[in-house]
Amino acid sequence: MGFIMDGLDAEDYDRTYGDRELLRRILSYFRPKLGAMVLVAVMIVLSSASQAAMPLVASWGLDEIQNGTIAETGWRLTLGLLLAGALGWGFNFVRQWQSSRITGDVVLRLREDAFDAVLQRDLSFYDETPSGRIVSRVTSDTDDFATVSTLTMDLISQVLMVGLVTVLLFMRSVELALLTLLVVPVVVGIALLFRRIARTSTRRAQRSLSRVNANLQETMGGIAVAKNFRQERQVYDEFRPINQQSYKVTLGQGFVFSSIFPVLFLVAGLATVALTQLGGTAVLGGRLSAGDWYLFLQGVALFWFPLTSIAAFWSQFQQGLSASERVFALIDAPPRVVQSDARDVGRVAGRIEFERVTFGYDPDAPVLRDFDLVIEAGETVALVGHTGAGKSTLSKLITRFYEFQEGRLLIDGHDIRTLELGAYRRQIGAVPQAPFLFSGTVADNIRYPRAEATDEEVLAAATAVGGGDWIEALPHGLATDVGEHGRALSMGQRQLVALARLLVQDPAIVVLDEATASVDPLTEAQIQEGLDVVLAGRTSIVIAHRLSTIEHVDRIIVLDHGRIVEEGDHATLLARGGRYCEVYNTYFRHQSPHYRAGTGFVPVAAQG
Ligand SMILES: Nc1ncnc2c1ncn2[C@@H]1O[C@H](COP(=O)(O)OP(=O)(O)OP(=O)(O)O)[C@@H](O)[C@H]1O
Repeated sequence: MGFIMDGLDAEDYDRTYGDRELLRRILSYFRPKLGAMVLVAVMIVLSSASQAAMPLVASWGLDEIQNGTIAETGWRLTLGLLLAGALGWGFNFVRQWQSSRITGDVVLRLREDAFDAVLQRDLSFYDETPSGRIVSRVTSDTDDFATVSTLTMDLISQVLMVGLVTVLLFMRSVELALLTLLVVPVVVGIALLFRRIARTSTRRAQRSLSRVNANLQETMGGIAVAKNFRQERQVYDEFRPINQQSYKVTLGQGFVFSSIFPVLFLVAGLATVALTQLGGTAVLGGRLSAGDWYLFLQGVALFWFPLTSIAAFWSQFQQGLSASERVFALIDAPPRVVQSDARDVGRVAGRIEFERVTFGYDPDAPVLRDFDLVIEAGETVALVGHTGAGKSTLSKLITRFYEFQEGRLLIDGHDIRTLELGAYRRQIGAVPQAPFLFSGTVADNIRYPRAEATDEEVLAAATAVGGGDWIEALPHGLATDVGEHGRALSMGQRQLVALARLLVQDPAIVVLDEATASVDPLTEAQIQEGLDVVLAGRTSIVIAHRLSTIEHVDRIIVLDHGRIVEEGDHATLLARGGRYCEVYNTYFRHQSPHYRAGTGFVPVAAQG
């Protein structure tokens, strides 16, 4: 999971939280689990005590053997061991089970909050943030956060364990206890050294794996192009060294990880040798009982396991904290589109007025400057212009996906910033160039904007578009499965579904980005008929790519570098011989049924 984070550059909305603020946020997720957490704490104390009791009972047994009284107390010894073992197991089970539940519940809530935040973000957020990074925040970062809580509970129990054992050892023999404590700095030193090496090798492994992933993702994304140009061999040759590098780095990581425990065993072994020697001599000299001696030998083992994990714990703890910081930054990212009021103006008529609007994706580089435009209610307007002229930008402002910097945008005379956004957006039907269909049937997709639409309504909408002939061409009619992203349908069919979907929505304003992909003449005619039905009686802004559209709209607006350079209807503008004619010659001329290559140019008058 961590590999997604390594090399992850900070996003615009990332922020650094103060320790107290971060802790407050984290605790706010744990607060509802207070009861369960108290239970876990009690279980931790009890299970640590019963674990520490095991060697204690055993050492007492040894003393009994030494004293020759084992025959009388043997059954108590067995019972004591059994009881300590059973209780330890029981306490541990409750602890693990409860902590898994707490962690699971916290991650569930955190993920829900993160996903909710993702859905609330403006469209600009998605333009600026690669989707993979958003996904990693909602999935792997919340997981890392969970790891912190699990580790914290482990840490507490281990610290308790070490504390209990230390007290026991000192009660038996101060001299040997001090000797046992000598192991501590050695084990901690090795663990810290290991942590550093492990972190470097893990990071390398994660990065190499992310290279493999990136390469695979790109290959899959462009597989059609690669196959078209028969580049499979080259793609494979590019993949091999990347994969081999990952193999080598992962092997190195495996080596580092498998060497730590033998080294720690060696230290523990040496400590045991020293204790055996010194303790054995003490037992023989009568200064120490055999039971105490045994307890010390056990003490070493009980000591160094928790110590190693405590030392290794910190890097994961830090990782988890920064993961939680990233998740909170996602949740707290301030919205760009801000409404000053939430007026519900009912169904709008659809008059749109841009009043000296200035807007830039980057405020320092405006795309529109002091832009004025009025679109009357019910009017159909076509936006034309060269690529990058600002056509899509206008539609993004009308749909209120982006916040403009200056001026006013009025809908039926109301400032767009004062409208109740949900109610307003429901009245806008936006159709992108390549309509997106969700997995499911054609009917499901038509019903998408209004789940309660009846089968009859869905059928009526589908039939109204292009006379409904296209439904018969589908293998199972409206019940046809559209496949992932609508891949089982042709481009033309997807557009027809999108138009029928619009009819079910019944918006007051339609913002349509016409598809540039050419379809067969029959589908083209069906789409044109469908458009006539869908746009009738609504304010429509069409980013036009088809000749039949610009011939029929009420008004054509020619945009150039964010400015209106000409407007009027098709015939008037053609006759004028201005900027529209340039655009016409470039994009529309060849769509005429009478077109022959190199013909059909409209004369353009010299520009002043
Ligand atoms: N998300 C974005 N972030 C930054 N700049 C953008 C973004 N979208 C568009 N632009 C820039 O804004 C300007 C206008 O783009 P816009 O998409 O409105 O043009 P367009 O007329 O719709 O072009 P096309 O016909 O190619 O879609 C261009 O210079 C473009 O590079």
